Amino acid sequence: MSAALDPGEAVAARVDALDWNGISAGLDARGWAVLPGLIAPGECRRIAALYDDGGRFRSRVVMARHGFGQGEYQYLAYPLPEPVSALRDALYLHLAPLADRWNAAMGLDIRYPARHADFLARCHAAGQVRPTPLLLQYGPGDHNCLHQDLYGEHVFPLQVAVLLSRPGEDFTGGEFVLTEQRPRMQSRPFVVPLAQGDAVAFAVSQRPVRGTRGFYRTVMRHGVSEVRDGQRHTLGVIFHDAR
Ligand SMILES: O=C(O)CCC(=O)C(=O)O
Ligand SMILES: [Fe+2]
Repeated sequence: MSAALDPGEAVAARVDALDWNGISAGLDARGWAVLPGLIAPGECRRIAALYDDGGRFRSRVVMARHGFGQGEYQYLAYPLPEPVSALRDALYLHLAPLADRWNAAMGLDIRYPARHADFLARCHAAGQVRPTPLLLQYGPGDHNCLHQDLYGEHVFPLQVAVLLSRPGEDFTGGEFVLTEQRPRMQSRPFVVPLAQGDAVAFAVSQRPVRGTRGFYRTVMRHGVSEVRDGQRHTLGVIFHDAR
């Protein structure tokens, strides 16, 4: 067995110490923001090593079989590893007010409870009971096609991905990318600069953009460009559960 994972409190403290005003401003401006140094290097290695611990997961997806790209991922099973569970709860606490604000700006009625457990109860009551946090593993030639992580009627509009490997050392290529489709305009691409342990928070499927006459909605998708060499691991944190 690998070394013990960090306790949840340590992870939650790192989340709480982030500059949430700056992160919210970034999310409002472009639909994504980097959360720098969210996970320490040793913890990144320990979380990535969970990939080979089959007992932690509820299912494995080989992306090429579904036309999702090339590479694979596994959905964690409940109970989630402590740092992942703590990360999900702590991130949600800071993102829920933003999610409410975004929904109000987009003219959507749905609002989010302050605590993640209460939002999960809403998902579970609607039959969305399967956990969505996942670990992804990419080797040379692997990539993740542009997509949206929607798993049922209940959607939390933001999600987070943590880069567990070292760009330039563990792997090359493999950039986290986003596209934003604006009404009657061409799509805008983003490449998100991430170091090991950095996370990116981003819009799951749509976000409000301030126009000259109030807000309009744009459609966002995310993916990963081809990994040229080495191995790349990420942890995906999605706040709604799946049907
Ligand atoms: O591997 C990545 O960086 C992207 C992972 C992803 O698609 C997700 O976390 O939803
Ligand atoms: Fe995704």
